[in-house]
Amino acid sequence: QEFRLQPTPQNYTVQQDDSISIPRQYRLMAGNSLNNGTALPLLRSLMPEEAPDAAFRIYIGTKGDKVVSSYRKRIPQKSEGYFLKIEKDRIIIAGADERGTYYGVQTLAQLLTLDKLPLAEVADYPDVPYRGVVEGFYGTPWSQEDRIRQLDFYGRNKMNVYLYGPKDDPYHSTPHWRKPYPAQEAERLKQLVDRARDNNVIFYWAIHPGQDIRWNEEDRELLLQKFESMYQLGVRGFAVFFDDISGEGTKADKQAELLNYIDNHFVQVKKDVAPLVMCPTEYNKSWTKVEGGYLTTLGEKLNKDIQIMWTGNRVIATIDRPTLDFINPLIKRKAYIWWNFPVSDYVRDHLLMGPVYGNGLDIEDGMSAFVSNPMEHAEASKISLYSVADYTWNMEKFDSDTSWRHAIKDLMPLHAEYLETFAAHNSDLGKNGHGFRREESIRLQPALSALLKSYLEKGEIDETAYNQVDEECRKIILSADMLLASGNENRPLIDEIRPWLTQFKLVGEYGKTVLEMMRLPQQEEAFLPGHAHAQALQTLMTDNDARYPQGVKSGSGQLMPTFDALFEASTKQYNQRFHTALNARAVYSPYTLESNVQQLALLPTQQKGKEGSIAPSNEVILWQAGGSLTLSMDRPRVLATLRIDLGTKEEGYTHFRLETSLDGKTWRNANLQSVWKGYTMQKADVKGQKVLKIRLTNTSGSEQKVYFKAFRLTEQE
Ligand SMILES: CC(=O)N[C@H]1c2[nH]c(C(=O)Nc3ccccc3)c[n+]2[C@H](CO)[C@@H](O)[C@@H]1O
Repeated sequence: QEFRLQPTPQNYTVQQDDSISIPRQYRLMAGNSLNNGTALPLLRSLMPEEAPDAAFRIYIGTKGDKVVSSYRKRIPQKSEGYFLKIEKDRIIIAGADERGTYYGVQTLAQLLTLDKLPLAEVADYPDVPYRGVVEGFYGTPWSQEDRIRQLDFYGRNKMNVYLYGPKDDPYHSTPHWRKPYPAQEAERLKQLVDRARDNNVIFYWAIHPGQDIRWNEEDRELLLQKFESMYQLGVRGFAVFFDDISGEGTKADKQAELLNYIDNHFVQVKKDVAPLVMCPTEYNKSWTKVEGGYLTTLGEKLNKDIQIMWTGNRVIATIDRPTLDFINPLIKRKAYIWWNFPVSDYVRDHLLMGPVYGNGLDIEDGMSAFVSNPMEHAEASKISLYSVADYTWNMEKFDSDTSWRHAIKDLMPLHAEYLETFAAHNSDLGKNGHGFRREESIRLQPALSALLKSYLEKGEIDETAYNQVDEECRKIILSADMLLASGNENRPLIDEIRPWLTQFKLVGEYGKTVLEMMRLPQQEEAFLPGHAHAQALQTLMTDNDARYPQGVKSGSGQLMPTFDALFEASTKQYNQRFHTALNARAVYSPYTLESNVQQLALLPTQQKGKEGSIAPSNEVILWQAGGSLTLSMDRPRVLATLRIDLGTKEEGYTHFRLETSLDGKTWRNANLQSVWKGYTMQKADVKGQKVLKIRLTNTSGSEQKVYFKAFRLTEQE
């Protein structure tokens, strides 16, 4: 792949037929404005040979510095803008501000990887003011080493913010948000703050107090003391997250009062602290009722420099102009976008390694920030983060696929082709409670479809498609092995994705085995070993990692559904030809879900031993009047327990009717009662009942907003 600057500069011209050797020595002419910054240390780390009498010169400064005054008019008049020019006997790096100068040096760093320096001019600046990452996911927080590597990555990719807010850090959230960090953890955070500064990244520390905050002076002062303790560690950016809470903490006027107090008595007093950021409780459109006044209250009452986060039209959504046209007028400022991608804490058995796409390319003027909430797999997240950096710096020139391919090369240059094969087939999320999906196996889709269509409809093999799929299976197996054996090129990445690489190889072997089966359904003896091997591979793919109940998923969007369908079709052909009863079901689940409630219909069902369940949703379910959910069994089964949790107390369940049926025609009511007092889980009196179907209907006559937290049954032994 050809050389490209990352992120794509706004303006970049090169004299095609000329270049210079990288100067071994140079005389540095630096402006005083850089004395306490990070641009000069970075330059010196790249070009260590300063020599006062050297002929070659480097002029570096910001627009007020005399050393670059003759280039002042070339500096883009934009925050973090810079002008970089490489001439035969000099290099000029002139920034609109210190961070802009630093970015000019980062661009020079990329050019220095070439054999010779091009005679180039770069006039560059970012589209979106704040660009970066919010470590805001549920699950295992990143390690110290993860975060150090991330901060260096942000510096190289011109991302300027990192918000620390891992949901499972007890000192970020309930129960210990009021307490200072223990000394060892405080020291680690200080190291991160220092590393962030080295990379010209604003380190925001976020607090998540809403689940148990009391709106009184004591908690307000405890929160400020916590912020002060973080300030003493060097933190110069602060955020308050009110997402995913219930009860008292959700009140907009109280939230606004607290945040304004923090702004007036802490942020404005300190003078060297970035604008305060908050995540509202109603942080996406599907959860907000404008007439309820929550967002307008924040928009009217919050100090104007306080930033308000927004995830889009849903919890997980791409961002476009209508998204911003909805929220910005309500909050009376440009939204600070919290983009929930590539976060995978709600589909932890999947990796999201595909391209960043779907966000508007014309919305740079409608947001104050765009920060990505990543996976708990820090290195694997870099594929998306590289493209988020590219997208937010220069939206107009963003090309999703080009950026994705370069992101992969940046992550593993020596194994890029193998990592690209892996990433191409590990991008979709599978069915999930947010209904958010991604394209997968894009280049192979036509061959997969042609192969399946020809075989299912005519019992014939489309040889061209067959050979393409067979060749891809070979590449899959090879890529998995090459990446597993890739040594130290990017060991942290391989350590993160190893379960999926192992699974990926099995997917490739399964595909080859099924392809061979397709040739044999007319050969009575020869078919059987292939069928047995395919079943063995199915077993290995289902139960492959204790951390994931149904095993990690790979190729779940296109490859596995196609291979499973071909397995079933060839086995059915064999059974018909030889009057046998070989198992033709590739993916066996005794439970199927049907629902006319749009957010429920997508939920997957799961079986583990005697327990059956519908996966919980991460969304607030808008359950329309008369809407119902039906769980059907493959045969009548005797129930031991049935537990349901809609996140509502007793009275909420009076809006619903629970029924069971043995034939799908006649139904009988089942009563619900609390499992534990004060909790929202309910149990049904179905013990010993033989049922074929279970149905839950909203009989209240109006829409009900509920949380679909659990729907679990167990069968009698
Ligand atoms: C602002 C935000 O997205 N907050 C959290 C969040 N919240 C949700 C919800 O769906 N929350 C929810 C759903 C139903 C009922 C209450 C809360 C998803 N996410 C993200 C993705 O899982 C998660 O990483 C994040 O920490």
